[in-house]
Amino acid sequence: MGHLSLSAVSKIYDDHGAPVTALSGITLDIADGEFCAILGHSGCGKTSLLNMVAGFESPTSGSITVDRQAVTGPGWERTIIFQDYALFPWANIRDNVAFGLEMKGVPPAERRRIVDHHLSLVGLAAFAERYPHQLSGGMKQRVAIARALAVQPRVLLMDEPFAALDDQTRRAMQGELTRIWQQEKKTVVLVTHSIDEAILLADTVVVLSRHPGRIKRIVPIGLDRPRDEDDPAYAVLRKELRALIHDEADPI
Ligand SMILES: Nc1ncnc2c1ncn2[C@@H]1O[C@H](COP(=O)(O)OP(=O)(O)OP(=O)(O)O)[C@@H](O)[C@H]1O
Repeated sequence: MGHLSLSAVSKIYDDHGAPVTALSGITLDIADGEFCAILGHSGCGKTSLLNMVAGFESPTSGSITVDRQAVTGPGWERTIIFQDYALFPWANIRDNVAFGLEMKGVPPAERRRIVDHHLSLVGLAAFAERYPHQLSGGMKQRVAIARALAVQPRVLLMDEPFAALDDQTRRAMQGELTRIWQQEKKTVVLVTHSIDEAILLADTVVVLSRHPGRIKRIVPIGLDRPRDEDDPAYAVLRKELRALIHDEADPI
């Protein structure tokens, strides 16, 4: 299960007494097992949206539910992966992945089994005893994915997870994420400003406008995976998304 629903969600920040409307009237249904990308320029409210789904922030108005249960704060059924990995530098890879399970009170033998499964899933079984500083950026992000999945969330949230990686590693990680998602079939919400990343990964791309952030268009991708950038249908989608995003660029 992992049906995520946002109903008329708005977020207004107080910037030293002046209201800043980051998001307005976001209504969105993401089905169980769907991979949804939220695409938009910097400042359109992508992170605000993800933080509200994660339960780090509350909507100013509207509601968010997972499987009809209201989101009122952080919870294990929703885990988040950040651009900067957010690994614990003092803990080895095994203990990083085990962290949530330990917090949940999962007994040690079961914990070990789950951690081993997830380290294999992300291709890091041989690195369990290493520490984060001994790993490359791509490997650190694999650890973060394993840690987020180990607690068996219903919804996996990703905030520009590959933005800090070089081009080649980013491409490899996008392929890895597709493979892992096809195996685990979680509901995923991925925030990105990359049109290609959205087309390569998602079932559905939600394009946000800005000032304030509103849903401009929901674009179903509908291409077989793994996706081929040379496919003419890919080029059509890229053109459509480019036009939608271009409209939102700040005038220079
Ligand atoms: N805590 C806050 N207080 C005041 N304004 C905020 C706060 N957080 C975000 N904002 C404003 O809300 C708007 C949306 O910000 P948000 O970070 O959600 O956008 P974003 O699309 O994720 O941007 P980026 O891609 O640059 O991370 C921006 O105008 C931002 O300045």
